Amino acid sequence: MEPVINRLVVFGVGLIGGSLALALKRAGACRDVIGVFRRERSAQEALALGVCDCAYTDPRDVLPGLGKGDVVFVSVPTLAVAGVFEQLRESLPEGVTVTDGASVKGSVVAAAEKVWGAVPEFLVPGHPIAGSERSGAEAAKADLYKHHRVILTPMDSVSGEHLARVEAMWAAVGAEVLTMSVAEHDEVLAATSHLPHVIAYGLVDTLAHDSENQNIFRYAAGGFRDFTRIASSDPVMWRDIMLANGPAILKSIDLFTANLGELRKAIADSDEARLTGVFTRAKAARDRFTRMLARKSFSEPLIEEMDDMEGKEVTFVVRPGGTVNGDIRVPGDKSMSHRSIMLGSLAEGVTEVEGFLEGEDALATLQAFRDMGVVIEGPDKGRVTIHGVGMHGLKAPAGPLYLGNSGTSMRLLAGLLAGQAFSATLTGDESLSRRPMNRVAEPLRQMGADITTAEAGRPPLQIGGGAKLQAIDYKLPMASAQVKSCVLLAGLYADGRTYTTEPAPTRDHTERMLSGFGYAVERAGATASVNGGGKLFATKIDVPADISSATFFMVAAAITPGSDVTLRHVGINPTRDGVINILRLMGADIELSNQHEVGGEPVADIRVRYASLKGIRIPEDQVPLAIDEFPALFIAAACADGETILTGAEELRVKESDRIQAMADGLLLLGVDARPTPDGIVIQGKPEGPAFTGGSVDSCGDHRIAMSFTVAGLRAADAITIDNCANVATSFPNFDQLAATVGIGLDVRD
Ligand SMILES: O=C(O)C1=C[C@@H](OP(=O)(O)O)[C@@H](O)[C@H](O)C1
Ligand SMILES: C=C(OP(=O)(O)O)C(=O)O
Repeated sequence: MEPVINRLVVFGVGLIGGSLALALKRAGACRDVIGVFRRERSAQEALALGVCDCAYTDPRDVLPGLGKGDVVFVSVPTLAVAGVFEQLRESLPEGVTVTDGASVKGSVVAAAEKVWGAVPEFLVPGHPIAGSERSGAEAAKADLYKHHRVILTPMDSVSGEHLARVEAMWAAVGAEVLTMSVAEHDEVLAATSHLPHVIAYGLVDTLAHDSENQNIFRYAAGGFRDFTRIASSDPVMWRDIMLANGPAILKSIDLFTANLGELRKAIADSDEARLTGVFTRAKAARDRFTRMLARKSFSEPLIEEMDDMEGKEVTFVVRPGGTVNGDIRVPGDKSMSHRSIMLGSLAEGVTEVEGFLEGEDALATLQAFRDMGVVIEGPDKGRVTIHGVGMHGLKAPAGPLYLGNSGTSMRLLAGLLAGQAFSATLTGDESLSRRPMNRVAEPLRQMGADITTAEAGRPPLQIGGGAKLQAIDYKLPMASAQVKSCVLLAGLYADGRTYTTEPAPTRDHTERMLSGFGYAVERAGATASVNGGGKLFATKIDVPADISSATFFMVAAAITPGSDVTLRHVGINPTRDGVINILRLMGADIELSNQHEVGGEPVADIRVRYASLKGIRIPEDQVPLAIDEFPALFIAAACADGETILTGAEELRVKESDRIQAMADGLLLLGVDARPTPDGIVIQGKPEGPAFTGGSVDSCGDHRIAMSFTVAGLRAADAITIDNCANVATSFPNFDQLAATVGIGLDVRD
């Protein structure tokens, strides 16, 4: 690498300064490293360790010789920074850049103002978020900053040239540079770093001084060791941090003390529910954090950036050919998983769920209810225990409810929240933020709800609390189970009887599950109705495997000669079985066995063997019954003899992506004659040999598009690469493993 700075002068060659020196030298990013020490012995040690090229104990021997392009890095304990600044004021020539590594920025800025009268244009306060409980030059490591964050808190007075130099220096050692205000930095660090140190030091000190606990260290096991590691950090450094960031740390301590007091009370009162609540919420938060750390190895991500960190790139690469054989169970039904959390939370008593889908969409619903104070244990291998709070027991969430990619969560929650005493805001990811919400906002407003959307009816949704809802008789303008469910759920809180009438049958899990929770739902033809003001009673729910996820393997076997696959315990509710009907019309060999009911929902094992398919005109009455299955059905159509025509499916254009366009684009790229129409598509199939060329397609971040093109690989001439596949985890977290199990040659690259 070309040097990005000239000389580096380090005041305080310990872990932080020494590691920067080693890293810059290793990267060839600076010319020389000069160490400035207080004691001759430390200088000799650092030279012997090779951390610096030359060492001085009197800064006046170094500073006057510096010039433009040189950087002074001050990494002495926080409260010693002012002393170093005094020395700099004496003899620092113009053009030299100064930065620091202190954990508190307010005190650094105050020191600069005291010494220079104002923060000088060459000073760029900074803080590398890296370290360890070890200290001193001997602990320095050249890779300490790789993939770590460095926060810079430049003031308005800073010169662009000095700021750019410091940014380039940190980038050269592999760090990610962020900027924020001094106050924000000090508050965030008080909570995420300074408070944990207070607690660790305090705990060890308490135990060490307690004579009854003399033996504690002898018997202390992993938990104690993990928790107190940071109490071995440099005491002087941490004393200074406490003194320098007092007010922000006190705020964090007070918050924690109040929480600890509540925990104490819960233990004193043997308050099982409260303890379970705190521990399950904390475990969920920590597990989420651990997953994020595993994906991107930053050591201390800032809370507000966690969501960005989830936006990782995943690419599927599918080897061409293969056959599909096996006997598998796909994960739980997404629609039912959402509803089990919603109704279980509002029920009286404890609801036990089995087969819950541990995909991100259903987890978003689960988290939203945790955020509204519901104690939910799990999920653990599909088991979830929900401690219902009753129809009026939800609490106002502390902030917006983030629903990720999940349209079902947002639309159903809008209905439920419209009748609550508190206000709430519903937000989602980029895809969800583009999806239409007027379809729920309008009927809810007719009921008297106070709902605001962003422009053109897009999320976020703001739902005002305390509205008095009136029952309505709502004729749905489109076949949508989400809209129907939203209105019915609001109807639970409305005065009178709420009716919904749908233009075509859509999934009826809400109606079935409400009945399962003891809430009377009347159904007459296309109309369903509920009376407001009733109660839900906890129950047991067995969520069957999701037919929408099973679809990918049904299509895979149907299009690939030599295939024979069995899918166990799949929900075959007649409002969801369009995919079976459509594939059978195309000539697929599908056998259902072991048909029975679980918790009011029909299930069966589904066996699919290869049989040659023919193109069909898809009956419009099947469209809502197979709405999520069309991307996969288009793959089947591309392998069928003749033309397949879909009409009446304009709803596909407002899913996680415009599924007509996204599929048509991908099919065309893979050599298929596919013509999108406003409400459907026309596909010419190739029944023999490869039906697809190889190539690279974009899933547009839509899970169902990603999985559909994966299946296409079975009949492709060459490898298919599919970009933007991270969202497969929203509905089918172990898709890649099951695909491999049955014989699909899928490689996942992230
Ligand atoms: O109610 C539900 O659980 C769902 C309804 C459907 O959406 P629409 O109601 O928008 O058709 C479907 O696409 C979605 O995956 C789940
Ligand atoms: C449309 C879907 O889900 P949602 O509307 O809940 O985002 C889907 O899973 O295909």
